[in-house]
Amino acid sequence: MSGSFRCSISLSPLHSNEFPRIPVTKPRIHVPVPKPMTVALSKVVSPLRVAAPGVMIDAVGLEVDRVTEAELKENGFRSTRKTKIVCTIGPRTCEFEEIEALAVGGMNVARVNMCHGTREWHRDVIRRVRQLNEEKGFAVAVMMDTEGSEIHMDDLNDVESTKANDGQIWTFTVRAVDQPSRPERTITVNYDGFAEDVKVGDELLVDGGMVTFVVIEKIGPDVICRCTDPGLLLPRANLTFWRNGSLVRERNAMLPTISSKDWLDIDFGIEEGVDFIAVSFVKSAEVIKTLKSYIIDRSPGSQIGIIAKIESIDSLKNLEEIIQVSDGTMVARGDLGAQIPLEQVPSVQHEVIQLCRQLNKPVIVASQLLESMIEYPIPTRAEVADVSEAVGQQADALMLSSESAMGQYPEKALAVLRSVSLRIEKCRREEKHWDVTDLHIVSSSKLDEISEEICNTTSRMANKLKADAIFVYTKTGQTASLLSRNRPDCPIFAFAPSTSIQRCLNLKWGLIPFRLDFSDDMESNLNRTFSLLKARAMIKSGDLIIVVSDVMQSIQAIKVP
Ligand SMILES: Nc1ncnc2c1ncn2[C@@H]1O[C@H](COP(=O)(O)OP(=O)(O)O)[C@@H](O)[C@H]1O
Ligand SMILES: C=C(OP(=O)(O)O)C(=O)O
Ligand SMILES: [K+]
Ligand SMILES: [Mg+2]
Repeated sequence: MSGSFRCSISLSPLHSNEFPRIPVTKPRIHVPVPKPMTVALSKVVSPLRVAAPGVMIDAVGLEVDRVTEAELKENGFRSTRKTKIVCTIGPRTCEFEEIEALAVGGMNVARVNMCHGTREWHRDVIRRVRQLNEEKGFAVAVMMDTEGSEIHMDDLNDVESTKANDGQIWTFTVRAVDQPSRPERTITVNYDGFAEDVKVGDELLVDGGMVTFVVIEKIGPDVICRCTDPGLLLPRANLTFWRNGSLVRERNAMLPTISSKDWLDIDFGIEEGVDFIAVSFVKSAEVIKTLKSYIIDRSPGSQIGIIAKIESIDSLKNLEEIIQVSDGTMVARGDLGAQIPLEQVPSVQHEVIQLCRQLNKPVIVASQLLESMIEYPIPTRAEVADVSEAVGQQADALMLSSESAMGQYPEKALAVLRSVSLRIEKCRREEKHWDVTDLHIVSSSKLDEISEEICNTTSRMANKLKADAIFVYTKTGQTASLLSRNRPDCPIFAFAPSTSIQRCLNLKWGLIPFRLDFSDDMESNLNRTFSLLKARAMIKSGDLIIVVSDVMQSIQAIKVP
């Protein structure tokens, strides 16, 4: 990059009835040509011009999630929830009305877990979410979560659970046992090398220790175990084995992160047009890079975001690299807690959240947030404290697993996440935690660096001026993301040209994504947006809005006329 940047700050007069000055040239930020930058500040803007004859200004030109719209009107800008919510869809929530109830309750992303169910089942769910979006005006994104090469039990003939008692002898086998003629207390294991990898004396942990066995004998493909910690065995429960207090990582640790079944599921996800693919048991950045080039190859121009799940002990030494190449990260505390000592899980969560914020990637905190609500209508106090902690750490999103997939109270669990988020976000705003000074520059080019600084400044300005909202016109979502990274006090209205970018932005903290066709003419974009939003009572005269765009590098402060 050569040449220097000229930065002119033009301060419009207080009562100017001119629209803030907008540079006539409208270069896009990625064009590597030095250009003057205008920061136009104006407190008062003239009444909007009437649209040219024949130009339709109605609500159809602007699409926003119906629930967010209602929330904005009800609670006002500042009380709009910033923390996003991912809900796992399972047998308890797979019907259209059930998914709709979750969407109404504030679900931003619907997750399907390819560990369970058939592809047909998942296809129906994904299509129902799409239908809901189209027919009822939601913008719920879909996340497909891969099974990964974890070792797990079979589906227990589809019974909900089975009890293993203290001292009981169970057989774990790699034989394909015919379901009806299966001997009692026999479990099939999905990993062929299982019987060879385990040794007599190893501890076998089901779901990270919900039930524990000790291996007492090996007979060919059968591993005979005695139950030492009794409990409930759930279908397809995860298995880890431990020797002398350490996780055994023999050939089982060499299994590919993306199995052959996962590749078929990924093809399925691409065909169904999911918004995110979450990759289980990521160990290094390589697998994410491979998957990304595979997707670009199969579906050029695809917007699918790749979420790296941090749940393997091996991922911890490569965290920064993994986060850097992914489009987002999930702290998958369930399996993570089965691979590292439980008391280390909170510090990994904290570290991942911090790193993601630095590297400008969204982060989801997942698993057991409200585990007791699978059975009970209210959470434990400890669960509320855990959710509060994740919200206080300003994670982008919280996730429900069993609570929404198969629990008794999916909507109540969602309501708890919503109310705790609102409460903690309010506390943080009141405590004035806000500071961007510790955020590193993430951009690799000078022009991107300028966008980044503009976003940092915008957020600081919005907080200082107590702006009602930040507006961002974003073609790729990048500028919106850089604003979200600053975690400003006011909501960020992100206008994106496609519904797929709109849905992807739905995972990011504080962003209220709209779909809007906008041009390179910022004046007309603003005129149109104000009219459309006012017509829907989503903004009102006198609201202070700070406007940025990736169409051109400028910041404007505008009072809605
Ligand atoms: N598609 C599905 N079909 C049947 N059961 C499911 C499905 N998705 C989720 N579940 C149930 O919900 C539970 C929680 O989901 P999740 O946390 O995603 O999986 P896991 O427990 O395997 O980590 C699962 O253990 C399973 O019992
Ligand atoms: C979210 C997780 O992954 P899954 O539910 O697919 O096991 C987890 O392990 O916490
Ligand atoms: K999974
Ligand atoms: Mg997991």
